[in-house]
Amino acid sequence: MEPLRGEEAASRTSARGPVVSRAVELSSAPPARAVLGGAEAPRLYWAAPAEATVVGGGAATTVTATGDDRFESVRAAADDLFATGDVHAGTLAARPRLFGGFAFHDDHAGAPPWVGFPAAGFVLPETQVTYTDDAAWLTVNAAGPDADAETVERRVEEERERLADLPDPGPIGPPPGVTSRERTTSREAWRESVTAATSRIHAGELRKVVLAQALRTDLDSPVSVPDVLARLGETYPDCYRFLVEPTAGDGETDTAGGFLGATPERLVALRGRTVETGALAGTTGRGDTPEEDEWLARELMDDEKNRHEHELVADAIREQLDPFAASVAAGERRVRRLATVQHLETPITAELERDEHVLTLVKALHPTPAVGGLPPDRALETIRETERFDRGWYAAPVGWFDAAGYGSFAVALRSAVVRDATATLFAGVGIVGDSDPDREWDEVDLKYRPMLDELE
Ligand SMILES: C=C(O[C@@H]1C=C(C(=O)O)C=C[C@H]1O)C(=O)O
Repeated sequence: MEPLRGEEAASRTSARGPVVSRAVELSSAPPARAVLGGAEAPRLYWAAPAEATVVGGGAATTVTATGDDRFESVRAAADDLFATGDVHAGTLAARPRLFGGFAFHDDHAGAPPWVGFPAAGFVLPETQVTYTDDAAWLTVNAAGPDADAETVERRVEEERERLADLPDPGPIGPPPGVTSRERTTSREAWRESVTAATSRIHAGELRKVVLAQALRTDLDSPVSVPDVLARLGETYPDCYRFLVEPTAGDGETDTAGGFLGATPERLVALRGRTVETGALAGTTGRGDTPEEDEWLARELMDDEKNRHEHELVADAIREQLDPFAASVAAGERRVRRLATVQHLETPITAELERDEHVLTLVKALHPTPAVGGLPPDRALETIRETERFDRGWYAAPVGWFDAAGYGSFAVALRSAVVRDATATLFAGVGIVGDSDPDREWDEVDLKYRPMLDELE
């Protein structure tokens, strides 16, 4: 992907079709960690609850866009790309898909560590290995006027052989170790920001705002991304685990670094006219014993502040879906227990009135008040005035979509940008009227844990 800067006029690169794509079922499933380890840049990884896992390598083509219309621009470019095609997938899961994401803010500047990350960037992988419940598939994609079926079919055979001969990656290595760390926000500055936000809330200017921090770390050695993702899969099997690696420049294989994480939060999934989303907001820790865990979970369910924080999110999501939906249904509020935290969660489903592209829903929902706030414009203004670092793609939509406009997007939380022997982690908390700065500080620390545990 080209490095696009915020100051450039809104633009898009129109990836050129046609797409030529062939898929074959593999006789045995190569370990995802080995496939990722041997993949060409830009690499990608996507593993989500009740979805096929995908490992990608190389870029058959990329789609990038800037500005507040970046969602529509990506969709238009993808529609052009997929308009003509010669696609033989064999199964739904092995169809060619565009993987990538968006910057949180409309005016994404791409400040470090986000240099090379466009405001919107998607990759059609050259090779895509898809793991369904009972099979593994290899898809090879090519795009552009020179793409031809014969070459793609030859590449399928070459890749099939390469995958069959992949070396055993051996045991997962230990985390690299952290040599230094630097928070973007001091405790003093945090207290001031949270107090300023709660004052605005009491004054009636704001109802909720999500404030975040970044943590820059130097490591003993570069991160092994395949190892990190493998371990995150063991610790957070119910979370969305992702890796995206925008390339630093056209035709270059060097990437701008990798953005990866294990987020519990689904933004939206669309298949046919069925939409799945949910509210995830309100947080407490884990106990040392099952009894303590239960006690914390009950306290979270009953706590006035957390319930209020959560209900604002659930109500807003229902309202944001309403214009598109023939029906919207919210499930029972429940506690979602993860290895490091517990959250309040309300599953929400909808049936659409007419066919929609998943990116239309992504635009309508992003940012939910779980990562932005209410009212949305004032919350975003408060975030911009308060935060002293670039959110980049943190807390923004990351995921995939296909030619039919079906897709799945998560909210990129519990995440970090890694490059060489550095990692920058991000975490935020919802601030409402009775938020206490020190408790919120501790919650930020809890939300660093999934990534920090992989580094130190
Ligand atoms: C903003 C983050 O998490 C979000 C905020 C939550 C909260 O304030 O309780 C809970 C889950 C997420 O919606 C993060 O992990 O960085």
